[in-house]
Order: sequence, then structure tokens, then C-alpha cells
Amino acid sequence: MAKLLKKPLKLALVQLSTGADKTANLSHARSKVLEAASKGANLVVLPECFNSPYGTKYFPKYAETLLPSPPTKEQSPSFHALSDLAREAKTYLVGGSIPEYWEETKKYYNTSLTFDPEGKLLATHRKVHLFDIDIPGKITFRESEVLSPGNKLTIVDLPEYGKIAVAICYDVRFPELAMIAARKGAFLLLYPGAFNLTTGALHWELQARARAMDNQVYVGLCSPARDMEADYNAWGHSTIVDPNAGVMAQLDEKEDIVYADLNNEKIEETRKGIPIYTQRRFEVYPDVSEGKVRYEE
Ligand SMILES: NC(=O)CCC(=O)C(=O)O
Repeated sequence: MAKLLKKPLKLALVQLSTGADKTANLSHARSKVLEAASKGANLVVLPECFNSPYGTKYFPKYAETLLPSPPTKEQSPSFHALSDLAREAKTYLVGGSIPEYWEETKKYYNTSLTFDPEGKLLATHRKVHLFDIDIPGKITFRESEVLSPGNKLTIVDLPEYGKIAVAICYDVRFPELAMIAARKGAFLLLYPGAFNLTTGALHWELQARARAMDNQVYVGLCSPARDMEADYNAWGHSTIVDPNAGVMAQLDEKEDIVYADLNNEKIEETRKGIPIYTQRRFEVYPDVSEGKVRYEE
């Protein structure tokens, strides 16, 4: 079997404290990403909406223009801060997500940018599944009041390591994205995300472990730190799960960085022990990853 993960990789998820000041958020993210890089991380991840508070009323206020790419510094200070930071830290950087405004269509998106260690943009993922839920007495949230959904799956090739998939928060609840990415050869599924106190307690770890178990790949969920003064209280608990669905490392709700060393042997050992990869019956059910799927590498 060809190696999915070509050499060991140290993953870091930065569970960032964020506030209302975008410039302060960007500068704080810089110090934490540099800290992770100084501890040897090769791939660093920031949380969903890492440069702003999370909430529909905030999206237009904090939105930046990313297209045509590359944007100017005035159009997107966050794009340039992330690109400069990846280059300074010499790491791959999944820049959480930011609210995006696309002038041509007048639409807003929840968008994640991934950069290589030279600061080059490798991929853009717009959240495909918008967080619209209503649990009476607990939480009602409708991203679709402001945001439009993205329309493609995102697989990113990190040349010296292999392929990863990037999606955002609520996207984790849709196993199809994860399954297709894994069948296309991703060794790691990354989700910058911000679950809340209701659904976080119910499903955060379960979702991470389920996507890992179904696909026998590594999974990372990166949350903002919890702020009980904010309108939206993030669950925290950034988590890294191994291909056998075991939790390798998990934070509590406070700001911190979680690390794990990923290697190909764990994927191979898991797939050898429980060989669902070779036992699939595509004559009974079609391999949807071979069908009409919108994705970009
Ligand atoms: N930001 C989000 O998409 C939140 C998703 C969430 O909380 C969930 O339960 O799913």
C-alpha cells in the first residue's frame, strides 16, 4: 500500500482566545502559531472565526474580500497576516476561518485559507453546510441569515507529507465529505470549529471519533477558547483523534495548544487489523467518490 502519510508530522491545534479587536486577534494568533512552531509543529491549525467574535451580526462587520486572489492588504489584512505568519513560522498553516465578502455576488461566506511554509496560498474552503439549528430552550442559530454556502470539498496536498482535507465545524456532521476525502487519499481531516455548550457536550468528541473510525484516518477539531462574556460560548476541547478512533490529545475549555505526532504506521496498523478498506462491496453500493463530486486539489 502506498504511504498516505509520507513522513511523521507534528500537528498543533491552537485553541485561541478571541475578542472584538481584529488587529489584536491577528497579533495574538501570531504569537501562538510561533509558539507551536517553536515546539516543532509542522502543521498548525487555528479555530473557526479566529479573527472575530462568532455570530451572524458580526459576519458583515468583520468580512474581508479574498477575490480576486491575492487580495490587497486593505481588502484582507487576515490573508496577509496568515501568509506572512506561515512563512515566518515555516509551517503549514490552516488559518481557521474568517468571514468573507465576495463583491461580485454580494455574498458572505465562512472561509478557511491554507498556506504553505513559504506563505503561498494552497487552498480555500468555504463552509459547505451552514449551521442552522433550533433546539428549543437551548440554542437557535441560523448562519444562513447572512452566509451563503460553499460548493466544494477541499483536499490539500502538502507535498512532503500527503493529502489532508479541510472543512469547517458543522461540515463535520456530514460524513460524506469525510468519506470522499479519505477515499481520495487524505490521511487527516481538519475542522476548525466552534461547537457550543449544548451540542459540544453531546457530539463534539463523538463526531471526531466517528469520522476517524469510519475512515481510519486522523481527525483534528480546533475550537476557540471559551469566553463566557461573549454572545456565543464555544465548547473548546480541541481534539486530535487517531485512525483507530482513540483520542490522542484533548484540551479543556481554556486557551492552550494541543499537539500530536502523526505517522503512517498507525494508519496501516489500523487498516490491517480491521480491513474495511479492502472489504468494501462496491458492487452492492457504488463508491460515491468515483461519482460526480466537486473538489479541488
Ligand atoms: N459553528 C458551527 O458550525 C457550530 C456547529 C455546532 O455547534 C454543531 O453542533 O454542529
